[in-house]
Amino acid sequence: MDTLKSEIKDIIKECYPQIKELNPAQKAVVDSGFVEDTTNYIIAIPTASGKTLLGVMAALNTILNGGKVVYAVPLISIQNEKVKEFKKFEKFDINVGKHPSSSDLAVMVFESFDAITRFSWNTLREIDLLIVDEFHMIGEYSRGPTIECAITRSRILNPGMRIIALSATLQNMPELSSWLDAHVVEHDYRPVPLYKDVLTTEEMETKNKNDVILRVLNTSIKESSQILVFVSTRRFTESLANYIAGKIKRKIPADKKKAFREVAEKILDVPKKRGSLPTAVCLKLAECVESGIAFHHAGLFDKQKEIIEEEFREGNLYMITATPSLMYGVNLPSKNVVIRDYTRWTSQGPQPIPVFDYEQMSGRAGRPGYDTEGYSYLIAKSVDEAYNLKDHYVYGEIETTHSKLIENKDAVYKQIITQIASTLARNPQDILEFFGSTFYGFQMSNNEYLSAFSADSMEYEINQALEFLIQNGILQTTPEGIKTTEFGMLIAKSNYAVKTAVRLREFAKMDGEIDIHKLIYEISKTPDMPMISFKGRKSKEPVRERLNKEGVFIVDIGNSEATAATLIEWMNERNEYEIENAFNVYAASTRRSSYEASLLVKFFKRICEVLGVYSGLNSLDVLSARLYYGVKDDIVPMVVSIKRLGRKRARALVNAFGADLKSVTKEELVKIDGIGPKTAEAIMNRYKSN
Ligand SMILES: Nc1ncnc2c1ncn2[C@@H]1O[C@H](COP(=O)(O)OP(=O)(O)OP(=O)(O)O)[C@@H](O)[C@H]1O
Repeated sequence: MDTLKSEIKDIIKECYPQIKELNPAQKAVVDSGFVEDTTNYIIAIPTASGKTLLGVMAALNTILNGGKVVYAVPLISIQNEKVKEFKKFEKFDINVGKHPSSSDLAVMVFESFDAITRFSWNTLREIDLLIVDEFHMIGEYSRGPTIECAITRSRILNPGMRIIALSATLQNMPELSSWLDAHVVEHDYRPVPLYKDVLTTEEMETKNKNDVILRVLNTSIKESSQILVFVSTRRFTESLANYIAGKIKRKIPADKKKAFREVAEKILDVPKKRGSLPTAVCLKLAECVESGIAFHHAGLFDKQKEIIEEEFREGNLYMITATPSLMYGVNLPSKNVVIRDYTRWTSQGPQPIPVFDYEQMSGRAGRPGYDTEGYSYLIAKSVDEAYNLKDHYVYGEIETTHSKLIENKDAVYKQIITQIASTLARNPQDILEFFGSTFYGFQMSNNEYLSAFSADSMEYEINQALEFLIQNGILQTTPEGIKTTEFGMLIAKSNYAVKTAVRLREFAKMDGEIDIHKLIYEISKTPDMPMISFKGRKSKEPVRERLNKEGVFIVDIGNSEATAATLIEWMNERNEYEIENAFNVYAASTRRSSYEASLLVKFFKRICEVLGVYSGLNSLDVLSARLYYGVKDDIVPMVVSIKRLGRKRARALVNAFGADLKSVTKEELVKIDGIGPKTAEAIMNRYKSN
């Protein structure tokens, strides 16, 4: 750290007291002169080897020179984690926040930074340094095109802005660094050495993979370490956790049993606090946790996922079984990592996971500051399979990082709309130029096999997309060139997929009054709707019957239909427990789905207005509120006008006094369960003002 400016050293010493000296990877990067340099850099060092600190050094250097910094991350969970970590800089008069207009150091998710490159050019031009965390996600299908095009646009609009990319090691780093005009500093240092191996059921004299996991668990329990197991589906996380818990539950020492029971109680407290009985998934999770085993997937309450992560970090759980989604965004290392399933289901059937994903999951092994080494295991059923897995994964090369911009049709549409809406493009040639300066364009033109016809194939894709966008009333040709329609501008300013907007526009154009249940079903079929999914192989008839009752007749019942039925039940004041039992679905994420649905109803209303469809629009405001609060029509005014009253207490009030509380006294109000003096006061004020 000696070569750093004294102010930077002081800030790091004060804000990161646990960091006594730089590790070899950090030294290599700092010795390259990267902090004071003004050129672009890609820093590629393994997970948990201290990339953030390097980003911080460059950020502090820029800020101390009077500059402004954006730190871009892929997920809101990482954004919150980094804001909390960087808030400590405020004691040195450094403003830390989530937007560059009010911060010296703004931590933003990729989508928010992208929005600045689309419409807030003055703000964009004030930014001196952009740090892109998890840069390797540029090869990801969903988030990759967003950050790729945001970087491309920002380099056009603010060429003086420095870019530092913090990345995992990538196979085609030279290609990425030439596109970014960046220096590359790579290092393979890991704070905890990682040993990767393949275990076989034969060798371990066990019948199946789960018994191999049990063996690894028993060893980790003996040495007081932990184990993280990645499987391919939610159902597998539950069945494996159940199996292992059943095997060890009679061997839990008393002190651990007590600790596990406390965690189980916290898990069960979550639905209770939300006015719902624990769902079957909650009960199953609590039962497994009583044996120190937790499963972790998107179908749990968010708070339950946080509890599992925190308690695992505290050492109050032996093992977590998780889907790979845990890989991104949650910093949860463990001495032992087992990747039980190395195939995942795709539309072309089961496919082996990329070596890159294997590396990301393996990289979780070894907790810095606790473990002296980390172990990652694959499991094979035979010596042959073990040999192939070692060859492909343990000693294999990670894949080349390819831009997914053209593969992701919606990204092509969104980027064309953005370029036109932001007046950066007026015709197909301008759009072609923009795509040519993306990483996709760079890869095509620099590929000896593709470059010959790369321009033609890109031109073909862009013309196809333009045709689709004009046909769907999103773009229009005018004498001054191509422009967005009002509908197109609506899409440009939203983060919704084009397919979502087009589907809702088609629905808005249908004749007759808006049928709110049919609208909920349309919304449930859009790519922006967080799905409620069926549990395992259970009957789907209750969902069909529920939709039929509202005049929605469907042949094939899948997760879209389960989502629609769940939303309808939710806005009829059912809770997660009732919904899960009625429809055999993972209902814990109902609140998130209904919140997104309430926003999509508002988006649909704006589409209607833009299309000049005005009949029945005020019913949409009521529908949006019903989805947001989970209430029937009659108590919408009450829950909307009294902050934090919530549906349970509102319903209790209406059941006791009817919808009009004007004449109800405070003494009467406080008799209702959950109504305290402050809430009674708020209710009185609300009705007095009428
Ligand atoms: N030189 C160091 N000495 C001790 N601890 C360090 C050092 N550098 C970073 N750390 C700590 O190690 C932990 C991991 O660091 P950090 O999150 O920056 O790793 P990372 O490479 O960003 O991980 P990821 O790839 O998961 O984002 C943090 O708690 C950080 O404070």
